[in-house]
Amino acid sequence: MKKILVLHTGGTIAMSEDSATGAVSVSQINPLLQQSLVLNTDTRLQIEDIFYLPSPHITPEHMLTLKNRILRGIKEGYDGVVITHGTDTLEETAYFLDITIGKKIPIIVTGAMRSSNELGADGLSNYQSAIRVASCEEAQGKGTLVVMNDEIHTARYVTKTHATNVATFRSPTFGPIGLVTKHVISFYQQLLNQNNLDVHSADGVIPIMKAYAGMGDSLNLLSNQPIDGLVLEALGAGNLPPQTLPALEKLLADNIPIVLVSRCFNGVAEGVYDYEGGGRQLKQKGIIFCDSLNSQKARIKLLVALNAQLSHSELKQFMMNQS
Ligand SMILES: NC(=O)C[C@H](N)C(=O)O
Repeated sequence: MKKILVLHTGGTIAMSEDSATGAVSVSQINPLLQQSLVLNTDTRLQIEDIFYLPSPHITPEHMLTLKNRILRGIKEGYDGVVITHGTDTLEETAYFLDITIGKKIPIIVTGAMRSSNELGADGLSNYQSAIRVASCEEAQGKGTLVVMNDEIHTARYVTKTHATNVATFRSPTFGPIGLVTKHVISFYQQLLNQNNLDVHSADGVIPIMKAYAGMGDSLNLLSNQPIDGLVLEALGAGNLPPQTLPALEKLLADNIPIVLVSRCFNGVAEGVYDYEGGGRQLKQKGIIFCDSLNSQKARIKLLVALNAQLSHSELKQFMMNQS
């Protein structure tokens, strides 16, 4: 028999729609607690309503609370964990759990794009699929996965790509690693090894700045507030307008880690171009290229690295490693 720890955190999956106004909001009681699932009788669920929040209200503090509950759950002997979560920041929570807990236990994160009483509500079926994946042998050793719309994605690569469509979660460049069908759970890709790093805090000011044509010296705005790190969503293969350089050089001189990803939906950033602001020169200046993460996940990774008190060279190594 599989013992699964279910942690509900809120989000649309736990909300309902007011049929008169169309407004979607949290209901008195989490609707997932009132609906019945079709499950293998060999699965026992321990269900906890750990938060009841829309996911834009989720912070790294909440992620830390989830992580600590899961680590306790491992000691309590659970075989897997299912987390229901709002979809807006689901990928950040999933990635945080992936890099802090690693592959100790399957952690399956799911949500819904339509609230519980809307036509075509997807919550219950996503929830059921997540429990099936958490209970299956093949999910062991794969870390945190996101199960939505019959697909299985890694926490590392998955991202929300559509504001409202139920097929919103995608893994650009790499694709899903598995499928949930009526009778089976199938995995089709082998995963990279990854480094994980447990932390006991998740503090720090780490803004994300997106590059755009004509951004000029707008990074100077950062000089008004002390920051602990910076994530840049650079252009193309990892380039920036030259007017951004003085602000970046000042931050580097102050030993503030600057991590760069591409703002492109597919592909990875690398130091190729040797012109002012080109990726090759940015890399030579000490900007850390973070391979194949999007900016919101690079930010979570940098937050974890800073809270683990890594030295500058360890931090660089950790950020550049494919985990
Ligand atoms: N579909 C959703 O769950 C979106 C909602 N705004 C949330 O993230 O809580």
